[in-house]
Amino acid sequence: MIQQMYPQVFHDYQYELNKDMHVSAAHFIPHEDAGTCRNVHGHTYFINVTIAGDELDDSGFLVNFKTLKKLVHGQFDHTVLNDHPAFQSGRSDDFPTTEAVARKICEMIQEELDRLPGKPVCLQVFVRETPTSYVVYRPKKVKNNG
Ligand SMILES: Nc1nc2c(c(=O)[nH]1)N=C([C@H](O)[C@H](O)COP(=O)(O)OP(=O)(O)OP(=O)(O)O)CN2
Ligand SMILES: [Zn+2]
Repeated sequence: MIQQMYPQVFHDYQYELNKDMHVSAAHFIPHEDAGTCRNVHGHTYFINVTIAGDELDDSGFLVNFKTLKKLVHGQFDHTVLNDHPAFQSGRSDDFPTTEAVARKICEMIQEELDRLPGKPVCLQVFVRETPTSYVVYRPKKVKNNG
């Protein structure tokens, strides 16, 4: 069981769901400034995603916990992150850093949530790469000019 305190996101939604996952994966950062992280090495990433919304689906779910696990664990566990198309643009903000891993997870999840009738939103993705290093990613709010 993963037990960890996560930073809180303030919002007005009625429901907030959190899913913890862990992913074992290898990566390297292809830049000279990354030092030893330029070499392929592995981590067990501890990931927490925060989803919120006001409407539940016909099952009474905001989004099925299993859908979230399949999306994240299913794609990245026991892989080399650099091999994943999401990290192959060659741009530095797409190198598989903790920052980019958190952002990509948020974007992938939001793409899935956009297909749901209740339109839940991914508010926060927490990624712990090592016992002493983690990143929290929160997408900017989409401005509604309508
Ligand atoms: N801002 C970032 N800095 C670093 C990243 C990153 O993704 N974003 N990644 C790395 C390495 O990949 C490394 O795996 C993690 O580095 P670090 O926290 O320094 O790991 P240590 O276990 O050596 O940490 P100690 O606290 O010194 O034991 C590097 N930087
Ligand atoms: Zn690393």
